[in-house]
Amino acid sequence: MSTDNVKRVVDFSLYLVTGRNLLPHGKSYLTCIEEALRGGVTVVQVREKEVETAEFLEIANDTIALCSRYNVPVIINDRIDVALASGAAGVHLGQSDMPLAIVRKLLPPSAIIGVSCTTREHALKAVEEGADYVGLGAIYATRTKDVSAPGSVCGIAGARAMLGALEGTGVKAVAIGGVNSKNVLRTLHGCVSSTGHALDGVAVVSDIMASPEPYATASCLAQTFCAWSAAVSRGPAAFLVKAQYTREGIAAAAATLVDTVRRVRPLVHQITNNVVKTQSANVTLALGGSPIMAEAEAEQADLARVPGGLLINYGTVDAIDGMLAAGIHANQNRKPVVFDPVGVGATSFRRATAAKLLDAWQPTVIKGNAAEIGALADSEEVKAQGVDSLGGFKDASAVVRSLARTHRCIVLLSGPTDYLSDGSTVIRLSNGHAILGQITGAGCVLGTAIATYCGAASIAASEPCEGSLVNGDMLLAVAAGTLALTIAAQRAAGRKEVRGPGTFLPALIDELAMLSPGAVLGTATIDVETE
Ligand SMILES: Cc1ncc(COP(=O)(O)OP(=O)(O)O)c(N)n1
Ligand SMILES: Cc1nc(C(=O)O)sc1CCOP(=O)(O)O
Repeated sequence: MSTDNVKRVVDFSLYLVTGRNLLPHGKSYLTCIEEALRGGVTVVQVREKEVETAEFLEIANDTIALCSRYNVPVIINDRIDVALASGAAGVHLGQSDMPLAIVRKLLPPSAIIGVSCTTREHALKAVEEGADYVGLGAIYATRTKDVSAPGSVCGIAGARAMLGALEGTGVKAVAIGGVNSKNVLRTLHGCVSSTGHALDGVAVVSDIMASPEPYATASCLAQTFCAWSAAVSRGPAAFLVKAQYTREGIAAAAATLVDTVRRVRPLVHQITNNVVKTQSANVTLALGGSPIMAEAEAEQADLARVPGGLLINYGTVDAIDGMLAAGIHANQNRKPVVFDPVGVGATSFRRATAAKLLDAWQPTVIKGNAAEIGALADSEEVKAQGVDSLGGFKDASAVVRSLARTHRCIVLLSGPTDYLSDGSTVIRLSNGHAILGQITGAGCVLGTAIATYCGAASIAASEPCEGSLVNGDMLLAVAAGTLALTIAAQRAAGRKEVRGPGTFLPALIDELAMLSPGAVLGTATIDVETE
């Protein structure tokens, strides 16, 4: 181990933890590591669980000799003696390994010491004890290590909480456990604290060690990290397209999107409740999209490859496996995901299901009524009655802004005035008609309209951004979808043949089909609040 007093600055962006048992047949350990180094691995941890000390030391020495040619530091898992004897850059400690304070005394001042953390308390303790970096995990289920004990998987939400505790401390953080080239962008995007503190890297074992092409896998992970960092460096709310929103600009964009939807005809994949399926498909068609209501888990990968939008409305809370798979595949294909957590505050089962879905995939938009948004925001202010809300928020703008920051997505609070935010700007839309409250599924078809517009906006986006989970300005798309539905509702309610909710519904479908950019421009009631 280097006896310098100066600690080297480590790039944690792509952290390879070794696992020789995972190597594909015919691939040698050092060949795999070298290919991974050429692909962009920036730190290597030697993790050996089943070897005697002499063999561990030999593997460590070989790994260090190879990595030094790429100027990449090597960390030793658990074993302080092996770290000292091999001259490795540092050690990685688990919660039940030797206490950090003692390890610090045993190792030279230049040693890099990392600690595994699963809870916020672990993270705070690691900071207090002077860790250089932490491994946050397990983020997802993994076959590489037994994480079946309760509390071993922290999930995206747990990692976010830990990152909040690390902000301003200088302690670096990597996410570990089930992270791979398919979910890395979603992981990086999701693991950002509500104040904007993000991961410094990702740690992977099987994705690289078991790959027949470690170079290609490491390159993909490294490039995704780079693209994401570039997107993040554009601002604290990097999940959004930073723009100065004005009333006129929003109305003009919404008007343009009316025609865009009809031109690009997005596939609007909906996993929605039984009460509103036909209605939702008709709304999609009337707007100019192409609906598909498909909920079997086995078909989600194929459907996600078709550009468009995905709506997950868990109204009757079935088809959960389909919902899990649909969102994961949509994220992998960078398709917008609109989540409508119907009645989330009504039962603990609904709350747990929402948490499970939100850990598995990243929503682009969360939409809900006051009770649903309140339940997700852990607010007691608005009570639920089944799937309906009783009352509203004193400061609705603050609620949507804060929830958007927590979940790194657009949040829409629907009601007589609709509030939507990307965590920074809040847009208030005041179109619509009271009769919407007399038909079933008015909120559900609003989700459909939003998924249709988000799908179209992502297809039509002129400036693809590789580091972002979705292309296009989703705040504008949500505003446009909301305006399309509420303005059509206003026009339908004003028709002379409409005498009540029964005659309103077909008139609404007609008005959606006839909606013109001019009607949106002339009718939209928009207010914008910037911070
Ligand atoms: C970067 C990183 N994070 C977490 C771990 C897990 O370490 P530990 O808790 O000591 O468990 P084992 O790896 O020893 O099974 C890690 N190794 N690296
Ligand atoms: C070594 C390790 N530590 C974990 C933790 O949660 O602390 S999960 C894990 C294994 C990660 O392997 P893979 O990238 O193959 O999922």
